[in-house]
Amino acid sequence: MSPEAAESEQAPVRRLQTDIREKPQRRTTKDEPALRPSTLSKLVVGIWEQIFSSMSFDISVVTSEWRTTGFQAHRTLITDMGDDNQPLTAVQVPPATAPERTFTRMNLLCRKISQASRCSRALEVVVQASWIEYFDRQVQDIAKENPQLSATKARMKALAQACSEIGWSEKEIRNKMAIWRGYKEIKDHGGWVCLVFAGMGIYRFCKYRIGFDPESMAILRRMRARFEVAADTLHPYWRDMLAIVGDTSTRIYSGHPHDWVVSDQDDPVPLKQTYLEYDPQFSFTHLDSSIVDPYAFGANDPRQVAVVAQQSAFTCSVCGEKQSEDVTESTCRCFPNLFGSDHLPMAPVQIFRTKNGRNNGLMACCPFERGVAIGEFTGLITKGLEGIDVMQAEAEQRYQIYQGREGNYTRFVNHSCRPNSQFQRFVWMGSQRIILVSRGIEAGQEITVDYSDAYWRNLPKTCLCQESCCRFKDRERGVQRIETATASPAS
Ligand SMILES: C[S@@+](CC[C@H](N)C(=O)[O-])C[C@H]1O[C@@H](n2cnc3c(N)ncnc32)[C@H](O)[C@@H]1O
Repeated sequence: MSPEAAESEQAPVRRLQTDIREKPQRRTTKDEPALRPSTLSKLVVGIWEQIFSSMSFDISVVTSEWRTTGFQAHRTLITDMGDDNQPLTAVQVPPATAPERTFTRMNLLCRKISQASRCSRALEVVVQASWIEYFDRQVQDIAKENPQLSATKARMKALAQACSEIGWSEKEIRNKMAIWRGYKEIKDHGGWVCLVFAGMGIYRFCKYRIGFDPESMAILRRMRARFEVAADTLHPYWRDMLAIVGDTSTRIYSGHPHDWVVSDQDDPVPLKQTYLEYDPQFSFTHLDSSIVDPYAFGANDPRQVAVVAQQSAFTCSVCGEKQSEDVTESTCRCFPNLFGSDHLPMAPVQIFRTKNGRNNGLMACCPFERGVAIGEFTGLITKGLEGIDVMQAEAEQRYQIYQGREGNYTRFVNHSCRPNSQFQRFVWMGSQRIILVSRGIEAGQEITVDYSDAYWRNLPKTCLCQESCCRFKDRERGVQRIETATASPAS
């Protein structure tokens, strides 16, 4: 019997509860940031932001952009603006249509052009880092062929060749080389992934070289696999860009970004592998939204609440503004990254291996300002479960959200007696949702909530949050005894 099942036979239900306090109001955090507040931190956050953005890092976008550079006349514009599967092609401007349609076309054009220019920028940096390698090799070859030349002279000779072939002055090339050498160093430690997703931040980091030291390079070396997990799973074709410098590396990590558990010391491991020891049948399906258990509620969704609704529009009970699935209609800005125009394909978080026996946890890759939603607590909407972890909730009727077999990354949030986030109830268009809301989280910090006294009362374990204010580190004897007997892992 798995420890989880053994636990369920003995233990009463452990309920996660939403926080009754108000949504945390925004203010700056005083917590110690996990990454130093230097330019390296900015570079790293910039890389995460691009990896988790909705930008497409697909070489076909760039090649189509090159096709558009041959504009003939000012009346030439770009077609296929409304179709992501079509390459950009330069043709005559089509006749003007209705203003809304024109604005939509311009929005789509803007998106395509930004994607194309980010891909071009990524290619540029990749080529420039690679150029340094070729330059160094050329200097060596010249020195070998001309043993009478000093190292400086061999360098000067290679530089002169570059000036004449590229068509830039020596000063220009020297200035650029200093920055390009920085790109190469970053690539040598953090991998190509850093260059492809760094955006403009990498130029500033290499130009001003603040915090550009062995310690920073060691941080990048440790983060490389984490970047690659996210990049490979969210942008499966990003490595195609490397073909431009003859690199043929292929995708290493497939599946869902949260099918991988990352760590600073070890290679990423499949999520399933981290639970097999406790539950050989472990499986987890990643959900974008909750599923209502038909055996528990039939066709009814127990999250429905009586709200003021006019046709398809709802009034937010928090801000009093209009809620609508149409982002141009909706004026509720309570959680725009979940229910609005700021919606991202994936929250910038990763599942990581904790170092002190709590199995896995959830890590913030980017900062989450106080009051911002990290994600919705999704899972199976059901009732009547006993002895296992469930979120207890109540709208017009009581229900539970069970994340044992399906759900999202909120399932991996550990408890802390000094948490940096909390669960909050929120009604979106007449349906109650449980939202994980930040109290101010820095990039690189573990995301934690307070599971509540009621949860810990029934958990036969000692709290490992390591906070000085920890309420459950010295559990009474009975609890400690159960812990030894079941040796239960994370549920
Ligand atoms: C919802 S899960 C959180 C993710 C879990 N760590 C995992 O790897 O699946 C809750 C379980 O994590 C473990 N856990 C969470 N916070 C903890 C803490 N502060 N101290 C000890 N164990 C903790 C307990 O086993 C708990 O039952």
